[in-house]
Parts: sequence; C-alpha cells; structure tokens
Amino acid sequence: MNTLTTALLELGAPAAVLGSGALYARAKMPRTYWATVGIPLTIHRIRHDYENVMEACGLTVEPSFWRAMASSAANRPAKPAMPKIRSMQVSSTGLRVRLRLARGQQTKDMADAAERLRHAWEVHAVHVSEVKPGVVELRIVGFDVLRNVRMPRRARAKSRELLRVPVALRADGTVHHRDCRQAPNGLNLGANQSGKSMFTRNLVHGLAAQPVAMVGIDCKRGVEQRPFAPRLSALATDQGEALGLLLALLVEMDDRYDLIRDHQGVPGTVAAEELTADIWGLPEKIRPVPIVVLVDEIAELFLVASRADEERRNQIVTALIRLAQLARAAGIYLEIAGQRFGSELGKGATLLRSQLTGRTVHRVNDLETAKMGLGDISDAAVAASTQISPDMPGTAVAGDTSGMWFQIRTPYRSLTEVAERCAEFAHLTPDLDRLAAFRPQVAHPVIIPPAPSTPPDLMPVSLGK
Ligand SMILES: Nc1ncnc2c1ncn2[C@@H]1O[C@H](COP(=O)(O)OP(=O)(O)OP(=O)(O)O)[C@@H](O)[C@H]1O
Repeated sequence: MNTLTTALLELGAPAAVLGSGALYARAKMPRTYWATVGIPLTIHRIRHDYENVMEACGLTVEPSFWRAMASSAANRPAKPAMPKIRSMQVSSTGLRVRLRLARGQQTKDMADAAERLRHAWEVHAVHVSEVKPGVVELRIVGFDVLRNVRMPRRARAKSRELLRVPVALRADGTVHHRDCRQAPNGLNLGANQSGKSMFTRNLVHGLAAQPVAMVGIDCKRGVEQRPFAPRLSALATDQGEALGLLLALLVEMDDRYDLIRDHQGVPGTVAAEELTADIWGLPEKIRPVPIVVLVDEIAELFLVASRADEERRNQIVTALIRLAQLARAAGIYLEIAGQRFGSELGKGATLLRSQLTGRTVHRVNDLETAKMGLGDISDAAVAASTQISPDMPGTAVAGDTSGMWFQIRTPYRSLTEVAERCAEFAHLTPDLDRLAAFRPQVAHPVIIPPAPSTPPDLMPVSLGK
C-alpha cells in the first residue's frame, strides 16, 4: 500500500475512492481499516438508504390506520412503517444500533433478517439482541474479531468480579465470561487440538488473582495442570489420587453444610434476613473459600483396564455426580473437559453430563459429540459447532441450558504465561485441611547463575604447581 493511500485511509476516505489499496488495508489491517474507513462508510450506508434497505429486507409493515388516513388527507402515498433508529454508538469493533420495532414486529423478525442486513450494509456480521420489549440492539461487526482475538481493555480491568472470568471474545465483539456462580458446573468439549486446554488456561489465568481455591484432576500424569501447581490447593494425577481427592471434597462439602446449618441455628436465634441456604449468605469472616475443581480429561476417570478398576470407576463417577448435584451451595464448582461425553464412557456419564449447565463445545469430529454438548440447547448451536474450522483452534460455541448460545474464541495464552501468573499469585492459594494430603509439591525454580562478567577465556585459570 502506498503512502498516499495510507494517508487517505487515515483521513477516512471512502474505500471505493481508494481501490485496491483500500482492499489491501481491509484484508491486512481490519482494525485500522474499520476505525478509519469502515465506520464512516457504514454509518453513511445505514443512514443514506435506510428505508430501502428495511423494505428490501422485509422489515416493513402496513402503516397504522391513522397514519394512512393522514397520508391520504395530505394526498401523499402512505409509507409502510419500519423500525426506527433510536441511537447509534461506535465501538472499536463495530457499531451498536438501537431500534424501536414497528408495531406487530418481534425480535425474531430482525434476527431472521440479520443475514440480509449484513450484505446490504457490507459488514462482517449483524447480531440481534433484545434490550426490552419493543427495542432491539443490532451489533454490527466490521471485521472478523475472532481471527485475531484481542480482549477489550475494560474486560481485563473488570476481571476481578469473584468467580466471573473473561475467558473469550464473542463473535459480536463482546466479552464472554465463565461465571461459576451463574452456571456452577461447566462442560468443555472438543476434539484433539481444538483448544480445550486454552480455555482452561484462560480460566486459571483469571481465577489465579481471585480469593478462590483451585483443585486440579489431570490423569495425564499432570502434564497439563502441574505448571499451575503453585496456585493449586490440590492436584490428583491418576485415578487413585482422583478418587481420594473427590472423597475429600465430599467431606469438605459436608463440613460446609454443617457450617451453614449451625449458622441457621434453631429458629429464632438468627435474624430472618440472615437465614441462608448457601455459603454466600454466611458472614464474610466465617464464609469458606469457594473451590473450583478442574477436571482435564473426563474419559481418563471413566477408563477401566481390569475388573478391579471398575469398583474405583463407579466410586469416582458417584462422587462427581454428588458434587455436581449438591456442591453448588457449598461453594464447590466443577469444570470438566473431555473429547466426548456420551453414554459410551460408562454408567453415570449422561447423568453427570446433564448436571453440567455451562457448555462450551470446540471443534468436534462428529455431529454426535456436538449433540452431546449442545443438543439440549439449540439445533442452530449444534450446527454452528460442526462448522468450526481446524485452522481456528480456540473457537467454540458456548451456551447454557437457557437456550442462549454464542460463538467465541479464547485469546492465546502460552503455558509459561499462565504458569508465571500462578507463581505470582501463589500467596493466595488457600490451605484446605481436608485436601492437605493432595497439595502439590512445588518444585523450587531452577536458579540459573548469572553469566560471569569476565569473558570465560580471560578468567584466571589455576595452572597448578
Ligand atoms: N485461541 C487460540 N488462539 C491461537 N491458538 C490456539 C488457541 N487455542 C488453542 N490454540 C493452539 O491450538 C493447539 C491446541 O490447543 P489445546 O492444547 O488447547 O487443545 P486441546 O483441545 O486441549 O488438545 P488436546 O486434547 O490434544 O490436549 C495449541 O497449539 C494451541 O497453542
């Protein structure tokens, strides 16, 4: 791109004027292009041709009786009614346009027309959400924000909300959070190399700086989770340890229920407004720390090599199901990752899966697996997860059982970055008595001696006697 084109782009010249230079900028520097050319151009397109676009996209309705009367009195043709622009706001990735729907229209009409609007305004995507009855918001995205994920600065600053971690970016440019209190148990599915561990890394990165306990179960000998050891209150790296740890967590859960019950006291000893059924209602000074249990590969916990292992597998699965069903109120949350999660894993698999409300499905190898994760959310979500390209690892479809779903992609974080973060916040790692036996040994970092200031060949050498 020549200097003149760059200068013109910076001044906001329309793309058509700039020809191939602008096309180059659009492909290679989508953010810069959008900020300089895309925004004014799209605002112009929306404002200039609004009525025609609404009509062409099927977003007009018959005018009201009074409007038709007024038009005929003035001897003018009655215009059809259409959504009215309430406000328009610019963001770094697109525009947010609020519309008041015309009478008789619903949010679904707008959502159905989103693809047509995208083409009419020549933008990357148009996402529709309802603000309140009669008012919708169009999130117009100028370029593919998932190609090169950059989390908004505000998300990084706001990442301190307890148990609510910004883990990814949504296709509409907003931040996607893993909120353990809203969806206590999460399922993270995906084929090999689809980005499951990256999702966990982002979660650990966010939780590391919060006053929470993290517990790891990684039966791949701990290769994924051992680097997080300084920030883990417990780690199990094989099935035997996993069973011990899960049983210890159940005891911890029972202790917490006892604490809640003691606080409730006999009727009348605790003020009515202080009665609580979970740890969040307890006074802060006695409230136990929340625990997030990260299971790296669920299939490893179901695996049985011999008949003797079967008993252990059944105990592990029963413990996981109990935690998934009961532990939320005790402040214990599960985040389970796996390549598949169907009945073929063994007894109890589907029951356990049904307890995992927060679903994140990365690229999968077959429709069956997509259905395991998203089948009870929406058919469109299932279809979207089967279309994830292998050259976009970290891309996933995230939804919950309310039926809402989003396409997301995690930002890239190296293992070293997350390990360093865990070491930095190691002082926040809570000591949990019940889990003490599983506290990972943290190897002291290898101290590399500083390089000698004198070059080796000039260093004094003992020549002996
Ligand atoms: N959001 C992302 N952006 C860029 N690269 C990514 C992203 N997520 C994952 N990757 C890359 O994709 C590869 C696979 O990622 P990851 O290890 O998270 O997948 P996985 O599903 O856990 O794989 P496996 O099941 O084999 O352990 C890694 O090389 C990783 O660096």
